[in-house]
Amino acid sequence: MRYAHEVEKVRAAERALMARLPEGALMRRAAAGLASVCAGLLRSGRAGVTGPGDGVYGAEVVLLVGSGDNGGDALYAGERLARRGARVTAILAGSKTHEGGLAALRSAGGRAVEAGDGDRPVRAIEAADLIIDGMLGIGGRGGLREPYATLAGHASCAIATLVACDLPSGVDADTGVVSGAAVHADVTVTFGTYKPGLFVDPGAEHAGVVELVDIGLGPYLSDPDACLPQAADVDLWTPQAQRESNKYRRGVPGVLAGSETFTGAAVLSVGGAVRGGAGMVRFASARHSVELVRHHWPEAVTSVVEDSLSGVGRVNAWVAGPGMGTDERAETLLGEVLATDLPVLVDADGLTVLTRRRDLLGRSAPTVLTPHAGELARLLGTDADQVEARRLEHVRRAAEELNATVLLKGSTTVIAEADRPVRVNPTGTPRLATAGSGDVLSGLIGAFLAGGAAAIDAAAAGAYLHGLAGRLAAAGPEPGSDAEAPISAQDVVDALPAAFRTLAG
Ligand SMILES: NC(=O)C1=CN([C@@H]2O[C@H](COP(=O)(O)OP(=O)(O)OC[C@H]3O[C@@H](n4cnc5c(N)ncnc54)[C@H](OP(=O)(O)O)[C@@H]3O)[C@@H](O)[C@H]2O)[C@@H](O)CC1
Ligand SMILES: Nc1ncnc2c1ncn2[C@@H]1O[C@H](COP(=O)(O)OP(=O)(O)O)[C@@H](O)[C@H]1O
Ligand SMILES: [K+]
Repeated sequence: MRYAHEVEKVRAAERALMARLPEGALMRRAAAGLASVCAGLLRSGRAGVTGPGDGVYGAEVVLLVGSGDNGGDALYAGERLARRGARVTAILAGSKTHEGGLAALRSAGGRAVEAGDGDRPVRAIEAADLIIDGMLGIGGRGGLREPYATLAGHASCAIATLVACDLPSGVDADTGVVSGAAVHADVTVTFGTYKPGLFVDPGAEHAGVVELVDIGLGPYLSDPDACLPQAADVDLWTPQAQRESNKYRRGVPGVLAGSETFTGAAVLSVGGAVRGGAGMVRFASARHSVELVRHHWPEAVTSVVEDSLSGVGRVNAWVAGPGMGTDERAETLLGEVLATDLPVLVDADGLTVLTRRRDLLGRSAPTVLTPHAGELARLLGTDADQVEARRLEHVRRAAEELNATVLLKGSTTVIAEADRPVRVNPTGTPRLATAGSGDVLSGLIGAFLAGGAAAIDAAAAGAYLHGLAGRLAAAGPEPGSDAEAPISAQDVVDALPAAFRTLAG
């Protein structure tokens, strides 16, 4: 797991640690880590001069320097690279400049130009092998002001490798929100702990590859605000088939989905549950959906239901909602499911029903809601643009207000439960934005709930494997190829076994 802390907690930890260290020691640690990553990039030939030598000697390095300590870090890192023979130019963009850092750079042979000094800054950026963005770090607020915005644009278009110091300038550290121009980095070197904005789009997408430099903050940091699960975590959360397993012990999800009119969602949701490792899947729906599910998934045990689930048989968890309609019948059946003391996942039409029947969520068993931005907006009485713009804030609010584990789908899937750090899904691809792929996710999480996983673990594992399956389906079987193809929701179902197999590796 990777853990992230909001700015306030980083500042508190920094104060506690600084009280024990000589003046400037923390900045020098950060700068040393930053310089070391940059030297590695230059050495590997990913940036700058190739051929004999260490890649640093003779490399053109440009520093974009803001008025705060982020600029200080960049200047001290520039000093280190200059001492190893790099030609370092600092572009001073702030209303003031970190004096110690600038003096150190100059003493190592580096030079400085003002951001407003004609076309010199642009020429330096165009000639650079590597650029360090030291304009704004955790002190950044709102959209980038000038000249930062223009410099961010030039640097992001340059051929040089662009390394962000702590955070890409223009990305909000706590939320990942970008308002206007922002640095689009290849690599971000972040200090002490990850920041939530590096996990969540659009911030995550601006950060590129993120490297964490340990500066000793660890013991002083309080609880994390967000975390990014890794394969090993997902492997722990997914129920394993044991030697003594049988189909009932592995967990039986019940899927209440589809209707006379809508059948596809039911087939896909059952597909997610079957491929998610359920011992057996029970499926309850209207006759037409039942016929189709039997045809596609003969493994499922099906029941035609009208207005009661009494004949369905025992299940360990329910998935309710995809394609089930929003009429009175749907409301009655959803009410019956939520009245049980079993874990229940509600998706799609089920969420629409909940917008008028919030009272159904007054239960003590685990509930998982899997809305996209539009569905969450309706549940919270706001609009989808607001949710999209501030995903972390809204998913946290939903978890508090709706008494549920809430998984908000979209460009970065985020999962919240009251009093816990938000889990951010690191896998996924925009190619998953295809009709029915959300239905697959609902069945997959339902299989994990039925297998006994805690609600937040089931949701995080489901999002991870679903995202990975989407990527694998889009990439196809050619190893190492960057080529991708559009995918259907059924392709995601079919790629789930391959996604599970990566967990063991
Ligand atoms: N914490 C730690 O553990 C460690 C922290 N370290 C480093 O310190 C960094 C934080 O430094 P920091 O506090 O000086 O803030 P920083 O990001 O440089 O910017 C502040 C300046 O930006 C300005 N400004 C704000 N918004 C703006 C905008 N939109 N557009 C334009 N300008 C804007 C604002 O000006 P104002 O609005 O006040 O006029 C203010 O003057 C941190 O990210 C890390 O790199 C490491 O050295 C060691 C360990
Ligand atoms: N831009 C995107 N990047 C990555 N994943 C996305 C993006 N847009 C949507 N998704 C994913 O695609 C799936 C779509 O689900 P959903 O909105 O419920 O559609 P449907 O109801 O048609 O299945 C979700 O898993 C969501 O996270
Ligand atoms: K920065």
